Amino acid sequence: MNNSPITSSVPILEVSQLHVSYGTFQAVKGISFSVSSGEIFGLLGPNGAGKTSTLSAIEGLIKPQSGQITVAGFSVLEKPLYAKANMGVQLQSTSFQAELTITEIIRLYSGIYGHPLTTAEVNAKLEEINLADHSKKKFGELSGGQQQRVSLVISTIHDPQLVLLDEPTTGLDPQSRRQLWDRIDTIKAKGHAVLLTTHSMEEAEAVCDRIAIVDHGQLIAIDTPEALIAQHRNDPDVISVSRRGKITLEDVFIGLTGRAVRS
Ligand SMILES: Nc1ncnc2c1ncn2[C@@H]1O[C@H](COP(=O)(O)OP(=O)(O)OP(=O)(O)O)[C@@H](O)[C@H]1O
Repeated sequence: MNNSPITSSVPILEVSQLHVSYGTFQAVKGISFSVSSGEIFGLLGPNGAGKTSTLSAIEGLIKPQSGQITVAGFSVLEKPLYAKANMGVQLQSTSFQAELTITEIIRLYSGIYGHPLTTAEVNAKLEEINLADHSKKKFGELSGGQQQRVSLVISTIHDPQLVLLDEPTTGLDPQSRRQLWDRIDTIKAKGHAVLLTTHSMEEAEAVCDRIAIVDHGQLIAIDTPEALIAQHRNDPDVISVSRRGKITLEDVFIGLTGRAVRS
């Protein structure tokens, strides 16, 4: 799925020397990377590495201590409305009103995003995510995976150039996960960019064109999954954690970040 070439190298997202602190605790310590048009970029890291903090700074939810972030050329700090108009964020299911039907929710958010949808367009969106039969169900009555599908469709209503997905497939069954990967590929095919976080190395290998591994708030590796495996396949730390003789991305990840479970 990640074999197609990156068609263009126009940077949609640029993060430069990002520092995020909570009080005196430094969660992100000078992270820099860019994501290009038509690229699916994965941010990987152990629990507490600083992935969500990085995403939150890009989304403008937290103010970085220092650093620059631009989305489609607009500074998130100086032109937040322009930057936000060019990004789609998959909201957590708890962000939605459980008592509204999914039709009402999609209609509501399409208005909020400034792209009001007609009834036919809302129905088409529900068809797309195989929930047309549930159009009158309340959001709170959907399963976790169904709620996640609604959330993704809402995040892309305004056809943003950058889509941010924080662990988008957690809790999804294999069918729903494949469907979400297909939807991510569709976003890529339009020349848009996707930044996602995941703890699934299988997902990173299957979906991402490039990945960055973050640990203790710092970026410790960045490349294509294939190149990372090739670069580290002979590292003793990587070989020592490999389980079946074949070096995987997970072996490289654990080799680079260590076996210790994070607090
Ligand atoms: N609001 C906050 N106040 C204080 N510390 C915070 C806050 N949010 C995050 N942190 C801390 O910052 C660090 C980075 O957290 P962050 O949520 O960015 O990690 P993550 O890589 O997304 O982890 P996970 O994989 O567990 O979701 C952690 O040590 C966390 O405890």
